[in-house]
Amino acid sequence: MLFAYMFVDVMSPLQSLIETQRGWSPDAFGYYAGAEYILNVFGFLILAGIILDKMGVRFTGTLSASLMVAGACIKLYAISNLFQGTALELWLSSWWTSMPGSAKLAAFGFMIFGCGCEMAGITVSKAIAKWFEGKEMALAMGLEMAIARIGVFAIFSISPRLAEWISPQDPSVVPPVAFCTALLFIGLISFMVFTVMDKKLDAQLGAKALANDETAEEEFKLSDVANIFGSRLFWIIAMLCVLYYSAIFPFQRYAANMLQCNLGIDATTASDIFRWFPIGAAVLTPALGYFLDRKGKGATMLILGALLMIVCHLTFALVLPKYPTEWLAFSAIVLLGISFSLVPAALWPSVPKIMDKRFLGSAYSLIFWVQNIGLSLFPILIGVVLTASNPGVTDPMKYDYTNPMLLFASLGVLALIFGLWLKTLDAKKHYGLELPNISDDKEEKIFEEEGRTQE
Ligand SMILES: NCCCC[C@H](N)C(=O)NCC(=O)O
Repeated sequence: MLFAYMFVDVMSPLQSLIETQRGWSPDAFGYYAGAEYILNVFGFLILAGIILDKMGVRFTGTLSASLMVAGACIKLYAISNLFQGTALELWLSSWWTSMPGSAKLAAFGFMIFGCGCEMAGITVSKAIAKWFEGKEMALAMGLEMAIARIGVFAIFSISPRLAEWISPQDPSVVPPVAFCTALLFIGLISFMVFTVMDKKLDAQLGAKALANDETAEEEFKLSDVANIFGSRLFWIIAMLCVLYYSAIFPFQRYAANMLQCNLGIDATTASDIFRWFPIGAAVLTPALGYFLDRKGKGATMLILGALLMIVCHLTFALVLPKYPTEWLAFSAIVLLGISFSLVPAALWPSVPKIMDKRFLGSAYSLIFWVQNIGLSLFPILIGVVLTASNPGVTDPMKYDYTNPMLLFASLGVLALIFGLWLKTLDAKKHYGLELPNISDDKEEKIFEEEGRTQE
């Protein structure tokens, strides 16, 4: 997941460079960014859930990592000089001319990659559930997300520097994308090593018992989909998820350019400010997972996270253009990082509390599916709003980001409403969203199992 998240954002700090180098307008960049989720939205993610439940973690993980490598190679070719001037490039550039041929092929590669990435996401969640069953699952999920966030931090630091690495006078998007493609290949090999370990775990647990468990509890059935879609709680969680994440991941794509435009700084300085967003989340998410395991307050964390996000996006929309200082941008970025720890740390471990255990695998895959609809549409919408709000602006350093940022803030307001609704329902119906995952006697048991005594 570390390398996957690095690949997702490798181009984010290079928006102005790809615009100058390959002629991608903001909406072409938006279409390219949204492409990651298109095939998932058109049903691949549901299929991925079926494949995962039928074929298991090892097969699905290897397949998803291979898809990521294949998609990355296509994207690398699309943005490289090798592709320029080929018959395919000329043909792709000849229709829908506002989207250059390189952007179309890169978007296609990103679609394949996106299938692998989301499939890997549900596979990793299932693998964590398997490896940490009855233990500190929220902490384990928090650590997994923290590692992914470190990837985003790393790529925002490395990408602009790699772009200038070969030729500082003539930077190029190719070295950073090539670097991340190589990392994905290493990721595939790492997953193959994990499959050997996972086989050993199965042998220890008794493969037969495990297989029976999986079939009994997690097999994807069409009737489960109907049950999940009929659940009001599923929709509240899914809406909160799609609204919140649509104001985070698409924002991440435009953040560096937004900071450049507001502060008049170069891409490297903008990335150096923005990279504290994922690193803040990386530090705090496992800590909050630990807190949630022991103290609870999941619904409150969701509300607080949405509130912080609204404050930050409003700051970027209304305050930063008037007071363009790096410390203000930095403070808002750090605050957004705190928000991005609160919501994921509380959201994903809350799902098992409100969904029947039998539906859990399908529930995660369907929440990802709803989320992917937002993640595919919002980068496009933001690109369109940005272009429409800046008629005649051709310099990628001169965009006015007020309207896109207000749109992100309004998503936060809607997410907050769903968070409040969830907390109210929880107070009435006692789903246990505010309760800890590990009760005192469970905790004692873990300590006993580990051969320690609790004071
Ligand atoms: N491709 C990056 C987006 C990942 C979306 C994924 N479905 C997800 O929600 N992951 C959990 C997280 O908090 O990153």
